[in-house]
Amino acid sequence: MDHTLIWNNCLQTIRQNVDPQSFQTWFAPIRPVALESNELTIQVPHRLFYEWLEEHYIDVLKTSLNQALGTSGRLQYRINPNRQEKAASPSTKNGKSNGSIPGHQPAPGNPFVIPGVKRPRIPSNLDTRYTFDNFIEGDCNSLARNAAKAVADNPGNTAFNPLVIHGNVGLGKTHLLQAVGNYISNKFPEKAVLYVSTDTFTNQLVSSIGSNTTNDLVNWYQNVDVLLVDDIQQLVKRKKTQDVFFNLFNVLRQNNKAVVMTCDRPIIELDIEERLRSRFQWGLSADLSMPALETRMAILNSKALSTEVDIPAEVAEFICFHIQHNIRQLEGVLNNLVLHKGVRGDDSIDLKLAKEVLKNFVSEINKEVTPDVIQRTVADYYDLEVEKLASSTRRRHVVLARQISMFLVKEYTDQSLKAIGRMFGGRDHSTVLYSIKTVRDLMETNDEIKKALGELERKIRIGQGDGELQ
Ligand SMILES: Nc1ncnc2c1ncn2[C@@H]1O[C@H](COP(=O)(O)OP(=O)(O)OP(=O)(O)O)[C@@H](O)[C@H]1O
Repeated sequence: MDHTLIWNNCLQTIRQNVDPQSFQTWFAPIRPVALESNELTIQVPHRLFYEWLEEHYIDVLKTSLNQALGTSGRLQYRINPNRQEKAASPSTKNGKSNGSIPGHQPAPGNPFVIPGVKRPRIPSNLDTRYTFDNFIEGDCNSLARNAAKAVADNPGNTAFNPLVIHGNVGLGKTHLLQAVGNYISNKFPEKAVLYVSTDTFTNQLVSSIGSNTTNDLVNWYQNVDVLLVDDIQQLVKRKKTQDVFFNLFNVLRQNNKAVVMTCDRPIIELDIEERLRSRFQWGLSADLSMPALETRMAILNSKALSTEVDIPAEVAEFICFHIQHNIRQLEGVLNNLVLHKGVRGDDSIDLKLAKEVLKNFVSEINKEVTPDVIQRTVADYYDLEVEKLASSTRRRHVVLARQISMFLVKEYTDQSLKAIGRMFGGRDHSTVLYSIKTVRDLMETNDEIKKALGELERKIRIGQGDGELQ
C-alpha cells in the first residue's frame, strides 16, 4: 500500500475524533512522505508542531494508525526541511519578505503587523527610554538588575534561563525587561529581540485560532532570539495560551534563546499548569522589593534631572517619605510638581507645593507623630520591613531597631507602656521599659546610636513637614 492512501485512511479516523478547526490546524498541513516496513513517515511544518501533536493528539494518532496499519504500525515524524531552513534564514529573521516563493511554504505571518501597514522588520516593541543606565540600583533590586544585565551581556548563554523578575506594581519590572531588550538591540543588532505583553500574546493567539494560522504564529515566534514577556500573571485562567506558550517556551529554551519574563507575584504563587510552572522554575527568579528611602530619593532625583527640574533635598525627602510603595506614583508626583510650578509661574519647588501635590497621592499627610510614622521611619532607616519590628526575630539589628522604635514612640506619643508592647508584637510592659532604658543608656555611651537617633528625630519631623523646614 502507498503512504498517501494509508495517511488518508488515518485522516478519516482522525476527522471523526477531533473538531473541524483542530483538524484544519493540526492535521491538514501534514504530508505523508514514506511507508516502509509498516512505518509511516509524515512531514510536519516545524518542531513545535510535532511536539504539539505528541502532547495533544497522540491517542487519536495511535488509534488511526492501528486501524490503517494494524497494531504493529509505527509513526515517524519528519520536519519540513524547507520550512526549517526558511525559519532560520536571515531574510526571515529580518522579516524582509513574507511573500511566497514557488515550491516553498509561505513564511509565517508577522502577528504584529496591522493589516495594510507594511512593517519590514520584526518589531522589537521596545521603548528606548528604559535602560540600565537610568535604572537606579539599591538593595531592593540588585539581584534582579544584575541577573538582567547578565542576560543582556550574554543572551541565551547564562547559567539560568528563563529569568523571571517579580514584584509589586510600579517597582520597575517593565523597566528592567525593556532595559534588557534595549541593551541587546544595541550590542547585538543581529539578534531578533521581541518585547510582548502576555495580553498581546493571548490576543494574537485568539485571532490566529480564528483564522487558522496558529502554526504560523508559533513558527513566527521561533524566529525570535530574545523573548521578553511582560506580566505572565495574565496566563492565569488562560488554558489555551498556557498550552501554546508551554510549547513555544520549550522550543526557545532548547534552542538557547533567552527568555525573560515579569510577574506580579512569585512563580510559586502563580495559578498555572504545573508543567509550565516547573519550566519557569528552571531558571532564576529575582524579586524587586520597595526601595528604601535613600534609593527612592535617588530615583526621584534622577527623574527630576532628566526632566530638568530642581528639587531641594528636603522636599525630595518629604515626598519620598510619603510615597513608599510605588515608583510610578513618585513619577506622578514629580509630573504634578512640574505642572503646578508652570501654572504658578514660579520657579521654585518648595515644601508647600509638595504638600499640595501630595494630597492627591496619599490619603493623609500626617499632621501628628503617630506610632505608625515612627515605625516606618525606623524601619526605613535600618532598611527593614516594618513587620519585622513586631516579629519575634532576635537578630541584633532588628532588636536594636525595635528598641529604638519603642523609645521614640514613648517620647513622641502618649501611648502607655502596655499599648506600646501590644503594637510591637504583644510584648509586655517590662520589655518596653527595658528597651527604653537600654536606648537611653546607649545614647550616653554610644556615639553611633546617638547620631542615629538625632537623624531619626529629624526624619520624623521632616515626615510631618515640620521642624526646620518651615
Ligand atoms: N530602580 C529604578 N530606577 C529608575 N526608575 C525606576 C526604578 N524602578 C522603577 N522605576 C520607574 O518607575 C516606573 C514604573 O516602573 P515599571 O513600569 O517598570 O513598573 P512595573 O513593576 O512593571 O509595574 P506594573 O506591575 O504596574 O507593570 C517606570 O517609569 C520606571 O522607570
